[in-house]
Amino acid sequence: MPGPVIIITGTPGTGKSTHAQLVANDSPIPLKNINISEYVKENALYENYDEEWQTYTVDEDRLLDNLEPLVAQGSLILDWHTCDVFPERWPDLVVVLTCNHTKLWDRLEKRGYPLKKIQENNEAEIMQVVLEEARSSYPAEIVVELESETSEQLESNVSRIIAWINSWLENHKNS
Ligand SMILES: Nc1ncnc2c1ncn2[C@@H]1O[C@H](COP(=O)(O)OP(=O)(O)O)[C@@H](O)[C@H]1O
Repeated sequence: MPGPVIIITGTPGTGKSTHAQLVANDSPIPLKNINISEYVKENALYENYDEEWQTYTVDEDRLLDNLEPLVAQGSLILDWHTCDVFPERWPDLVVVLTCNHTKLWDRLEKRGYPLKKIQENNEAEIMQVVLEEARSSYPAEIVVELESETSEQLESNVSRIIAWINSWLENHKNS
């Protein structure tokens, strides 16, 4: 039986990749962990590279076509800073990570982002852009907001997601 499809989303720097890796490591079943930014680069699923913003313009149609067979197989984590491009039928759980914007600023500065990119992400986090996106794209019962500011929160978030996976498997064991 295929396992669930989990989207982990949030503004860049909120901790998606860190969470996704730990969830994949601790999961009771093997989960394929796809960092969409890396996947886009590796498979050249972009239209161009924007020098000014230091970001790829993703070819969303090709991205979705590429992901569709993987999603059909299930047992998947999709890690990306946006989520509303993914069809409503895809995820079983959408985790939105959030972080205090001052802390986020420090994380993005350490990452060497250009100032305007830090500012843009900082404002997006304050305005809860990704959270709103998730809430308007998926049923409320599958969207969960988790704060990701401390290592204790990281640990408890991962435990919660693992508990959710166990419960999902229990509920789907005959399907
Ligand atoms: N809950 C947390 N507590 C402490 N540090 C964190 C937490 N979540 C992420 N970090 C740190 O913040 C940085 C960005 O995390 P990362 O997982 O790369 O974010 P994203 O994938 O969302 O861009 C990393 O240095 C990571 O170790």
